[in-house]
Amino acid sequence: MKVANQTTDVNPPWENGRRQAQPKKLTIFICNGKMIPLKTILISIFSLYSSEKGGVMEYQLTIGNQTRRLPLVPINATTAIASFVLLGDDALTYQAAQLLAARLTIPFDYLVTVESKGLTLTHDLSRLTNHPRSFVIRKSIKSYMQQPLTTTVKSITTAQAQTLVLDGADAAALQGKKVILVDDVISTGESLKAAESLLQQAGSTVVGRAAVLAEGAAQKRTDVTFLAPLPLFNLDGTPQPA
Ligand SMILES: Nc1ncnc2[nH]cnc12
Repeated sequence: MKVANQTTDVNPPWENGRRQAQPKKLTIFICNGKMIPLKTILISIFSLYSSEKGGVMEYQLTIGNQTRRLPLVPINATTAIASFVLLGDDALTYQAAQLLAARLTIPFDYLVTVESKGLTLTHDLSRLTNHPRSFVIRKSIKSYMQQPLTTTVKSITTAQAQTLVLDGADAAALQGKKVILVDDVISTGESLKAAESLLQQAGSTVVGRAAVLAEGAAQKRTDVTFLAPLPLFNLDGTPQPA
């Protein structure tokens, strides 16, 4: 959202040659070229947080034998996401890994993930599919890395572009290998695309992509193995069409 905050006169101060009531001041935000009054944004955010029961609006998600209520969280002036945090939720992570393991029937050498929310899922999935190790694409260059490969990416939940880094030693180990990319949620697909470009530079072949959830338009992807679709939401809590 390009946020330009400005104050606009709703009524001209003079009409028909006589003084009108004091002009109303209206604070507006400009988002994708559209003017959105601050009042509209505040009402939308208020309605999002004050459901009939007075609680936060939620989306109920079931993965196998695990059910969770995900809070809806606005990410810009028009859209909210159902916040899905796998880290620390070991029961859901293990259940998702079991279900994904059963669906990854294609042979592969290693699983690769981008830190951080897919880390524990990748660990469980790697163990369940009898792989001795997995690889993690990092979000910053570490001092111990040798000749790291880097690229940049912007995701749905981050304001700034992020750096993705594959340690040179890991790149050497991945050369000529078949890999499956793993993440918690595939959304815009930008971080998947950036990870794939790093793996291509490393000389490995991406033979599959796996995630717990495919969000928004990603629900339509046929190249990703996922367990459930996840809608994006309007600020009033209604789901957006995929
Ligand atoms: N719904 C979501 N919850 C948490 N992280 C996300 N990243 C992209 N979509 C997400």
